[in-house]
Amino acid sequence: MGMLVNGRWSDEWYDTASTGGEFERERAQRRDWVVPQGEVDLEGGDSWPAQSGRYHLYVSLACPWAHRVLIMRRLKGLESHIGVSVTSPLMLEQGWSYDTSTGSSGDPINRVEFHHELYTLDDAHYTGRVTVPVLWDKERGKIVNNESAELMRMFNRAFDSLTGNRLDLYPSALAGTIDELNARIYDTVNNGVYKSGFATEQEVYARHVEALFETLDALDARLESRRYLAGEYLTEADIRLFTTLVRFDPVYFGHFKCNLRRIADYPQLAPYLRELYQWPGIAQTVDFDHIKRHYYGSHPSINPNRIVPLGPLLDLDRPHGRDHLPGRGIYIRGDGGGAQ
Ligand SMILES: N[C@@H](CCC(=O)N[C@@H](CS)C(=O)NCC(=O)O)C(=O)O
Repeated sequence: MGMLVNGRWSDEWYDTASTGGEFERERAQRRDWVVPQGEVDLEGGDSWPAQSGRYHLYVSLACPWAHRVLIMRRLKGLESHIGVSVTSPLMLEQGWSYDTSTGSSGDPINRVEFHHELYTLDDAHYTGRVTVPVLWDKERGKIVNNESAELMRMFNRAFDSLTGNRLDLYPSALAGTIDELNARIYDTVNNGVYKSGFATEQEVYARHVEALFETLDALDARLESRRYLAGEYLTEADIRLFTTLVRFDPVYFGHFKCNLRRIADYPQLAPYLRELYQWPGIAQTVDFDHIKRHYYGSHPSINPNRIVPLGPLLDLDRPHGRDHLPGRGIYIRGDGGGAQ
């Protein structure tokens, strides 16, 4: 685990000593957009046309941020238009790697051994963290964007005229609600588990765990009368919560000490998690082997012996029993009806 400094790899962990024991996530640095063909801004040079086969996604199957983009790629029918390279689950001294002997798919596009090489291909003097996911432009040999929240939005719309897929996980009528949900869930849940698990001061850890469970309790209450977070439609807010919930009991509860309650103990969150897991296409994006080997194997400061626990036993295929709540599937752009 490390970062690039002026294009050179430096093996260093997050410096929590300088931040009072806090883990602080760096802002993603590559923020160009892929847009529908006719909407390219020729002046700005920071938007690129949606084209089949032009872009390639670099992910870890363990990473919740990359996972949410993979789910969008699946739901939006983009698998034959955007290829994927999967890292090894182990993030060691050189960071993410494409070591096929430990579970990576390898990288057929740039043939890099380490993920940081993509960043120096993009900019030989790159300084910053080297993260997944990355969307790569094969035509220009450049990173388009390495912020999963934005990649989700691009995939939701930019390629629709190529795929004919009109599913809309960010319908404009629900945008305000979704943005509000995302803001709280990002801070206290998605990033909250990391802020808890990587804290190096007791008080910092306790503060983040309390905020995390306050939000989980509130979401559980919200889901008692609502099928999905924003109501009757499944939206990106659900996908963003899902990738943390599905890792919670097997990883965050123990490894990150987020252990006031398990997701399995929540009357609403537990069946809600099962419903999302059983959503057509979603279970196929979940890889518990990569998830567990990554976390337990890549953070020697919290699990020095790298032992991967065998449990807990999960039963995400059990019926979810949420059909009594009104649900309309995913919104279809243009005619306002449910899809699945
Ligand atoms: N803002 C980024 C964060 C991505 C991120 O932090 N990914 C983690 C893996 S779960 C990573 O690659 N970390 C490496 C590091 O921080 O050095 C996004 O959401 O796309």
